[in-house]
Amino acid sequence: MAPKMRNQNVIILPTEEDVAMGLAPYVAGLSEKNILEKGSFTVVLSGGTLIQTLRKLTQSPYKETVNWSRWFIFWVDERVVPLDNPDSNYLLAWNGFLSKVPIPSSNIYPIHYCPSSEVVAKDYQFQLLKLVERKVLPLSPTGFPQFDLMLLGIGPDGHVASLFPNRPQRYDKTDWVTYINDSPKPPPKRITFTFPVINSANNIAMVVTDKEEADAVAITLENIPVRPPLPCSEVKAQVLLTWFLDKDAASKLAPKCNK
Ligand SMILES: O=C1O[C@H](COP(=O)(O)O)[C@@H](O)[C@H](O)[C@H]1O
Repeated sequence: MAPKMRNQNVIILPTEEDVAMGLAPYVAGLSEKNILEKGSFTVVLSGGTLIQTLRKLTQSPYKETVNWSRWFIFWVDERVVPLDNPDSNYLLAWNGFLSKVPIPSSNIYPIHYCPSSEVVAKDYQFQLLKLVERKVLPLSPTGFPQFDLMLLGIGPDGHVASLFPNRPQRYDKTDWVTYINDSPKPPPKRITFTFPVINSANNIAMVVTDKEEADAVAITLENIPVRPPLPCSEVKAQVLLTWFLDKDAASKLAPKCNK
């Protein structure tokens, strides 16, 4: 079993339903804490299976008790397609989560679609910059926007957001938001937060509930060296990175870890 990393917690639950049940109080707790401390809660969503696993938050008691009016929503990555396209991470989140809770629409920040991924990435970075100027988003000591919570998933190849193992975007240390036109996973055109932004977040939940990701989970949590390292193994949080795994996702971990 890998040595326990500072700032990292691994929670293994029997089923995806249990992960959904565990994720809701975790998110609700951070919401309450951040709103009490500073009056807002900035949340970054990804696409994929995560959205379905957030379903408990849209039900009682969370639907009524969370102060949704203080939430601000962003996307860690987005496919460069119109927002009503079935591939859109915004549409996925809208249908599965956002349409079911009363977050003010003015607090939801999807991409502004146009066919050029470069333009979309620059525009999204500009949207973030405006929010930094309005003090909705603080800057980290290294000059990157700092979110309260990122809710991330991973792919079987270890990608996180749209940062893929054999693509240069994962090494971008300068931009806040970058773009890719040849994503190995369709659709090919996407924008994505860079690692300096992801790793500036205070809290990150890595939510993994599929057998297909078990190898990537084991490589990351057991510190198994691979070249190049999997992007998901480079995620770090300023306060706490919490892995929420079901038994399938944890199935390749060494027995001590895979309880
Ligand atoms: O393409 C993407 O994939 C990842 C992982 O998705 P999952 O279906 O394996 O959970 C997702 O986190 C990312 O936002 C999305 O654009």
